[in-house]
Amino acid sequence: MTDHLVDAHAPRDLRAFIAALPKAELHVHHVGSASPRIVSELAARHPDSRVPADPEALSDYFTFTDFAHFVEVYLSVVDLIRTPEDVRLLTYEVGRELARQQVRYAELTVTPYSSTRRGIDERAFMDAIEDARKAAEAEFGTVLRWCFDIPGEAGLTAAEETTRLATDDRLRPEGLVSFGLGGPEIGVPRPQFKPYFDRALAAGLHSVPHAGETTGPETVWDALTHLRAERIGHGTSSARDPKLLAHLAEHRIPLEVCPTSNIATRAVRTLDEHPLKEFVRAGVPVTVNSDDPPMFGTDLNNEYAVAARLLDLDERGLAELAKNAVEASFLDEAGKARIKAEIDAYTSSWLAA
Ligand SMILES: Nc1ncnc2c1ncn2[C@@H]1O[C@H](CCC(=O)c2cccc(C(=O)O)c2)[C@@H](O)[C@H]1O
Ligand SMILES: [Zn+2]
Repeated sequence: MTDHLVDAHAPRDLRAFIAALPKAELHVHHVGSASPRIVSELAARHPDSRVPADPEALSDYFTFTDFAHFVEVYLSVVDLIRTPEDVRLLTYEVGRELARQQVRYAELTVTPYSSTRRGIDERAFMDAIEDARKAAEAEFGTVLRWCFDIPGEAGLTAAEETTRLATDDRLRPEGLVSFGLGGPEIGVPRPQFKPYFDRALAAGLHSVPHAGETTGPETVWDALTHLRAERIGHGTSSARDPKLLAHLAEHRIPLEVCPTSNIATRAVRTLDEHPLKEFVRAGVPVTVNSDDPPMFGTDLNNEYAVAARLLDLDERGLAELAKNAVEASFLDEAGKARIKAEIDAYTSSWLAA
C-alpha cells in the first residue's frame, strides 16, 4: 500500500466534488480490491499464509519492485480466499466500498480459475459472487457486473477452464458481461488466446483484455486483431504508436487507464510521465479506473484527482470523464442515460451552490 502515491495536489473542493460525483468503475480486480481489514482478517484466519495479519505491515508488503513481484504478492492474497464464504464476504465488501465512493455501476474483473483450481467448488463460487452482487445492489444501490479473466501466465489450461466457466449455461452467472485476459504480458503472447475469445464472444460476452500494460503497442494491436478487443485494459504503451492512437480514436476503442497502478507496478516511472494526456490529445476515449486499489494505496476518487491534475480538469471536465466511463460500459442504453443524467444534475447543482 504505497501511501505516498495518494495525490494530495488536487484542491480540497475538487476532492469534495469528486467524492460525491456519481461514477462508473470499469477496471477493478475482485481479489485486488480486498481492503486491508479483509486481508488481515483472512490472514489471521489462515496463519500458514505469508501475508501479514497486521494491517500496518501490509503497507510494506504491498510495495512492489516490479510487475512480476506484484503478481507474486497478488497470488499470495488469492491464496487466502479458500471457501465460498470468503468469496461472498470479499465480494460484498467490495460492493460496499464502491458504494461509499458513489460508484453506481462497476464491472469487476474476477478470475474464477484461481479459485476453482484451489479447490473451491465452481457452483458454490458462482453462487457466492451472485449472492453478494444481489445483496450489494439491494443494500447499497451499486450495480455490479462481472468480467471473467484468463490469468495468462497460467496458460491454456486456465484459458480452457475460464472459457468453460464463462460459457456453460448451467454455470455462467447472470451478472457476467465480459471476458478478459490478465497477468504478465512478457512471454505470454495474446494470439494464442484467440480460440477462447472466439467462444466467449460467440456466447455474447464482450472482449476486454489487458494489453500494453507491461509490453509495447504490438500487444495492443494483437488484442485488437486476434481478441477483437472492445476496450483495452491499460493500453499504456499505445502512446508510442501514433497509428495505433489514430486507430483507437477512429474506432472509438476506450482505454481503461489506471494511473496509480502503473506507478505502483513500475510500468511507468512517475505520474508526470504518464501518457494519459497524450491519449486525450489524440482523441482516444479514456476512462479512469483503480485496478487493485488497496494494493496500490489508492481508490477511484483518488484516480479522478490524479486525472484532474494530469489533464487540468475542472468540475465539468471531471463530469465528462465520469460520463466517458458510463458510455464505455456494457450497461444498456437506459441504464447509461440514467447515470449520465445523475452526473449532470449533480454537477449543475454543485456549480450553482
Ligand atoms: N494490473 C494488472 N495487470 C494484469 N493482471 C492483473 C492486474 N491486477 C490484477 N491482475 C490479476 O493478476 C492475476 C495474475 C494471475 C496469474 O497470472 C496466475 C499465474 C499462474 C497461476 C495462477 C493461479 O491462480 O493459479 C495465476 C490475474 O488473475 C489478473 O486478474
Ligand atoms: Zn488490471
